[in-house]
Amino acid sequence: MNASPLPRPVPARVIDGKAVAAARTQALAQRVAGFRERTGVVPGLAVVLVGDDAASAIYVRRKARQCEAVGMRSVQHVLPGATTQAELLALVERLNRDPDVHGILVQLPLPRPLDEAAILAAVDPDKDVDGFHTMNAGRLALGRPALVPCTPLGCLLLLRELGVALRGKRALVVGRSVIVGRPMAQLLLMEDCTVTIAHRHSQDLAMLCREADILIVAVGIPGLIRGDWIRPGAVVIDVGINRVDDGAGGSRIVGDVAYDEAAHVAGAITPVPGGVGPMTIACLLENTLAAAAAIEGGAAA
Ligand SMILES: NC(=O)C1=CN([C@@H]2O[C@H](COP(=O)(O)OP(=O)(O)OC[C@H]3O[C@@H](n4cnc5c(N)ncnc54)[C@H](OP(=O)(O)O)[C@@H]3O)[C@@H](O)[C@H]2O)C=CC1
Ligand SMILES: Nc1nc(=O)c2c([nH]1)NC[C@@H]1CN(c3ccc(C(=O)N[C@@H](CCC(=O)O)C(=O)O)cc3)C=[N+]21
Repeated sequence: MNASPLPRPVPARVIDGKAVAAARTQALAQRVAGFRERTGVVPGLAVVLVGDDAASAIYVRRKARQCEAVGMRSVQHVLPGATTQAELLALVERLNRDPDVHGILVQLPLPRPLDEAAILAAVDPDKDVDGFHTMNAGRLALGRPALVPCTPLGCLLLLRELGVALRGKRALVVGRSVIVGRPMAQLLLMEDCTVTIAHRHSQDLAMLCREADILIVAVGIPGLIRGDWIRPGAVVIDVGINRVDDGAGGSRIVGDVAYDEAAHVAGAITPVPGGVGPMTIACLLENTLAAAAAIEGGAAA
């Protein structure tokens, strides 16, 4: 017998989000310099952090540092965990009126009992660099996007970077949050993908995954998506950020996809860390320049 050999699994292309983000950030610094020269305006981002969550504090500092590195101004407002709704609203309204502030980001989740939806609704839609305001979510849903949420935008830019044609492809978005899943689905629809959205109640998630040419996972469960759920050659974008025990008394960050399994089946895959996360921050900075340009009436390019 002379059985033909099974095709050897080809290792997936690893999508280096960190490198793509770094290149975009470098290009952005040039654009910011040009904008400052033309308008005399320094784009300003205000980041609001309520409470003392250590991970959020590190992340907010990272944003501020990168903001300054590209020549924009960044102001941080760190409020105590016991801040009231009225106090937080008053700060947002002050930032809405502040001509030096072009972008406002209220770090989520907010501690209880603060009303997240009411706070997000209070942000001036023109300064809403997270793209979470109803006005911006609505514009995106109508296919006329203005400020687009940073994480899904970062995922789309990574797909574009790969150079794969999106038109007509079957895309599955696992997760339907306002921050990631829903806007991600809207963006893929605008790219002419055939979009499916899965969530907690979806039946036979494995089968849905196996049909997807493009698989975007934003759930928050480490290793939820197994290697044999992935369509051979599919593009896998792992948004999940989960801190897990590293078995040596410490911890490490992993995504929602069982990476080692998936990397033998997928055509391309984002690592965690170093995939979507850095793109989120790069897009936040780009949104801030875009907001400043729209407010000041100058071109962002
Ligand atoms: N890399 C980055 O830049 C960012 C990473 N993240 C990370 O992405 C992940 C998701 O974040 P976020 O969208 O804010 O999370 P949310 O908790 O807001 O949403 C999670 C979604 O996953 C769905 N879900 C939960 N369990 C299952 C399941 N077993 N099967 C299918 N779907 C399920 C939920 O469904 P239902 O709606 O039915 O409850 C929900 O829609 C987290 O790990 C987060 O840390 C988030 C933002 C940015
Ligand atoms: N208003 C608001 N807007 C947000 O965009 C927002 C938010 N609130 N709350 C929290 C989530 C989470 N999020 C991340 C952004 C970057 C990384 C990131 O840079 N990750 C790196 C480092 C990971 C690590 O080592 O900690 C990486 O994946 O390589 C992660 C997570 C934005 N969020």
